Amino acid sequence: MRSARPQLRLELRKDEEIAVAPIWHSGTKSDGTAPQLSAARYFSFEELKRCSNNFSRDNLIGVGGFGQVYKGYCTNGVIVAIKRASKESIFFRKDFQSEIDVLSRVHHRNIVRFLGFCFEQGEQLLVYEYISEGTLFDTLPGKGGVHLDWTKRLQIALDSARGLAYLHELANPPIIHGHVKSSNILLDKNLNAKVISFVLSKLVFEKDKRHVYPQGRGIIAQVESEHVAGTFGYMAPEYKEAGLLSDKSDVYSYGMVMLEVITAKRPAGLANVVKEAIDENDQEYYGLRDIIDPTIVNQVRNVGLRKFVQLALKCLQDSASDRPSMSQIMREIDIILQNDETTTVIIK
Ligand SMILES: Nc1ncnc2c1ncn2[C@@H]1O[C@H](COP(=O)(O)OP(=O)(O)OP(=O)(O)O)[C@@H](O)[C@H]1O
Repeated sequence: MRSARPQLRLELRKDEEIAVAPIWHSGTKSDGTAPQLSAARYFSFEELKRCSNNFSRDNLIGVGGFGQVYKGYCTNGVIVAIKRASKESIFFRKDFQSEIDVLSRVHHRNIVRFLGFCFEQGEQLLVYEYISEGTLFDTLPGKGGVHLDWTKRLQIALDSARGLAYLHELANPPIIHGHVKSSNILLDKNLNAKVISFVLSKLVFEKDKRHVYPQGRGIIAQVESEHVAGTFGYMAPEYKEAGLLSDKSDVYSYGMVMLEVITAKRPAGLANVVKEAIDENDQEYYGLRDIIDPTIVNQVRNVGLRKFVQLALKCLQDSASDRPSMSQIMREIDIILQNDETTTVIIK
């Protein structure tokens, strides 16, 4: 049976903030608990149990802040990643329904596709397309035998920037990822990058958080101190210190990913190491010869390298307002990539 289509309601509030909220219809399931939303499918708990071999250890592919992630084989041959919320997690939500609503409206080729959900028997589960080649974090040091050359790294950086720019500037409502890091960027079989894990982190529309997104000034959310959580090395100073989360705090974390892309080093302390090593007079390596990942050191092109590092450091500025927007970053990386490809062709 086709599920009922949600009707969209457009509310214009006093502060000019626009929110589009679907009206949920009671489910077609016999227990009447499952809301239906056209873009996302409802999976029964039994079905997810079956396709993950009863959430077996063999199917476990990861553990995150939300809970455990299992690989699942659907009867129609589709392979999925099933995120099963742990009840102790702060991400186990009362407002699960409204978050699914947002998730099901996010469609971008650089964001992992959300396929559906389940909440039944006290469980909360989210189902995504399965991305086969693992995380950027694991791939950069060469784990799993995949070598990422410099051009591929630029493409991955561009893909991830596109995904994040979409969340910030095109998704409705705008979404702050809140947890940008190289382990939240997955690579598919063609090594295209897809961003994961923004869900249930810090969606700006959450009622219990103050939020404003004035025109032209980006989006910002205040997170209560007990909910400030992140990975060391990636957290913007204003988020770490004051719980202020914004599109620009995502930009900060992204800048750190850019430095990882070039060095294949872990983020803690990396920005200072790079800043101290920079040598403006070194036309070739910008002073970074010993810091660049040795597997790409012969591939990086001087101008591209310099511009890429400068862009990363702009993202990592202490003052959020001095950081570029994700779409500016996207454009700059695109130019670096195009110039890099032109140079490569000439050299060949
Ligand atoms: N769609 C997916 N396809 C393949 N593997 C996935 C998928 N989603 C998650 N994973 C794997 O599961 C791991 C944990 O994912 P998850 O998004 O829950 O955690 P996280 O990013 O570490 O944590 P957090 O929720 O704190 O951001 C990932 O690092 C990845 O290895």
